[in-house]
Amino acid sequence: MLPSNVDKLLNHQYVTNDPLHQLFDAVKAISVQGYDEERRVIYWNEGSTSLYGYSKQEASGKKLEELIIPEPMRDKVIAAHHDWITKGIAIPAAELSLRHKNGHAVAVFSSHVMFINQHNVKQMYCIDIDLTEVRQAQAQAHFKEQMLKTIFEAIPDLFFLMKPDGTILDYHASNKNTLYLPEAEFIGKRMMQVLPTEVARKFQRHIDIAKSTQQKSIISFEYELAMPQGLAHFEARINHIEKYQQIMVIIRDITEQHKTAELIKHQAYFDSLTDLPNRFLALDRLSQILIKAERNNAKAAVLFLDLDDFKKVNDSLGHEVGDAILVESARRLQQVLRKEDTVGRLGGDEFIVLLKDFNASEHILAITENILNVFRAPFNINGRELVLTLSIGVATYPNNGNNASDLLRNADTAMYQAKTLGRNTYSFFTKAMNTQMLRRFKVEEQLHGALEREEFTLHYQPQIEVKTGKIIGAEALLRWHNPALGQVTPDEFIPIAEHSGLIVAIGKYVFNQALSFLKTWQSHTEKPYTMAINLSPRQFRDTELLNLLQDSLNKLNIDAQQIELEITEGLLLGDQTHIQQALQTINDLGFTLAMDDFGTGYSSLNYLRKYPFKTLKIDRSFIQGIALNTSDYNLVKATIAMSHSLDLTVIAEGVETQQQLAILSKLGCNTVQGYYFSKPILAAQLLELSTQQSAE
Ligand SMILES: Nc1nc2c(ncn2[C@@H]2O[C@H](COP(=O)(O)O[C@H]3[C@@H](O)[C@H](n4cnc5c(=O)[nH]c(N)nc54)O[C@@H]3COP(=O)(O)O)[C@@H](O)[C@H]2O)c(=O)[nH]1
Repeated sequence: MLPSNVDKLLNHQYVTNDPLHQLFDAVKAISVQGYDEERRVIYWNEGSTSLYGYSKQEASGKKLEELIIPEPMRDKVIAAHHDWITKGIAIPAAELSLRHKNGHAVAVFSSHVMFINQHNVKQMYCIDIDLTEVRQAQAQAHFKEQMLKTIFEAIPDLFFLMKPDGTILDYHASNKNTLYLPEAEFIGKRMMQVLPTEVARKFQRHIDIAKSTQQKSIISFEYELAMPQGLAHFEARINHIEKYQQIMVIIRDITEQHKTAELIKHQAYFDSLTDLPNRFLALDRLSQILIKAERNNAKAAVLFLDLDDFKKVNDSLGHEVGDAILVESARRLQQVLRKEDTVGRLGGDEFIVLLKDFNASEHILAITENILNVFRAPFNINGRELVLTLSIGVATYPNNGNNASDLLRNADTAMYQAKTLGRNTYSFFTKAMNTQMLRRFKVEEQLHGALEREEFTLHYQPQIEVKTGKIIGAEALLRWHNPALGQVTPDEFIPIAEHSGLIVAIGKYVFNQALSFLKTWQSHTEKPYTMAINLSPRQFRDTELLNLLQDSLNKLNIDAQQIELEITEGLLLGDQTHIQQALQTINDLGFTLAMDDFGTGYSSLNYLRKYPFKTLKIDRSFIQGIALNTSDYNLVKATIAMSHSLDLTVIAEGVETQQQLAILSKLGCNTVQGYYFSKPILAAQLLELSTQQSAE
């Protein structure tokens, strides 16, 4: 049942707009409310119920301000309505925040009309459109705008909005310094007007592709621009915003990535120490040169360069000095060559030079001579003057090979030949060298596993005391018989074993064998014989060497003084600390240190003074000459006198004649060894020989 006053109001004499009400009743999405002069509800359609929550019955007769006007607005609304009724001042349409039955705010766009009915009574109609969704959409749009703004500010990329013809409409740049031009100069302009022609063309080409492509994929490309801070590299990504016929271009500064990529590429192709092309690039260039040479019927040459004694310098003076020498060598090589020639570093102390378009071998000769010449000047490293020469091997196209690897191998072979010719020289590849190189490969191949196959034996050469003519010791000398190669001399296989590192294991074998024979020899004869053993420089790089020496002593109970360790001067070059320490430890353990081959190297008295040597061994090349020429005689005489003044025992090797022995005896030489007494012999033979001698 409706309350009687409501019923009365709904049938009120004011309600005369029936046709209009029928229309409003049909419109459910819009709220239409009618009010009398006292602002009491006289009409309330379904749209009002759904917008404000009051049913028609609940609303009818209630005052506008009691229903949907929030408290703070009430007086204003009442006053405005009053003004309209009394003074005819219309209430303008406005966006308002009104109130739902539940109390929550309702956003509406409210329009108002005033009717005067046939009874001359004023009726106000309010037509309210729900703005909730509009507000939500606005809030959403605002949020998205803020989000985009934040993203644009956070991303260093540039965003350009363009027309398909390349006219720049808008942009976003978090850092305006990244812009090629100030904003005023490009907005509204076409790219052709603001960018360098080449770059603008590139843009337009890719925009056209983006427009024409069926797929929605992003088109990207790279370009570069001269910026005030230098050449910059960019990546542009183009996206076609089809619906709006616009193009979005996102530009990223990739200068740093570009630099990194360039650096990585450089590191892959260039040597990090000297900045020369590395092996990979140099061989690639050689292949290119050969392709062209074949096409043009031209010649080419490969020069294989290796610094003489670099390993010694590196090991003795340290890697910093070695590096400085390599850098300076690279500089000198570049300085002496033409721009069109390539110089590269193959690794270690090996360099390569590629020559093209030359007419005659004289041209190569001139270049090799220039290279050797430029190395004559001493290297000044950390205030120290060092003379370093090099050996050069030459192989030419087409005579010595028609591909990069053959030419490189043959130039390497020729370089080895230059080394054997005495270093600091060059050598052109010949077929005979090839044979030598093949032999070297074969020897190295067979050396691997020779120990395990028990192909080595030790021979011992007796050492004789000059004063008594009696055997006082022996030198252990290695012999190698290989089934494929036959007898191979130590002069041939020791350097190869050194080079390949196999000498470490072989040296251990020699040491163990020699010591165990010495033990047998001493116990059979009950004589304090000594044993001389050769130690090569590579063995000193083996951290196990000192342990090996110590363990052998402990195991065999031999007096260390009876073991003479022979080293050559090369080991001492440069006063390397770890060599110094090793020699000192060897001395502290009680071993006798002997300087071998004295006279053939630097013959430095300083080394004799500085290191704990007890014996000096004069090289056999001088002994051969003592009876023949005064210079050898004088040298041997001076060496013996000097050694004695330093308290060193002198041993002369390679004594082959009675005359040589007599001279050495006269000069006061302490010990001799040589074919005059005995060739190196097997252990059993030495045992027999010494037993015989003791019996005499
Ligand atoms: N690191 C090691 N080096 C070794 C070892 N065994 C040998 N070698 C070194 O090889 C080089 C050549 O040695 P080899 O062919 O054995 O020659 C030695 C003697 O046979 C030879 N000799 C001795 N007396 C005479 C002679 O009267 N005439 C003559 N023409 N030759 C003679 O001299 C070599 C002695 O060499 P060394 O005293 O060491 O200088 C040689 O350099 C050996 O050191 C090894 O186990 N480890």
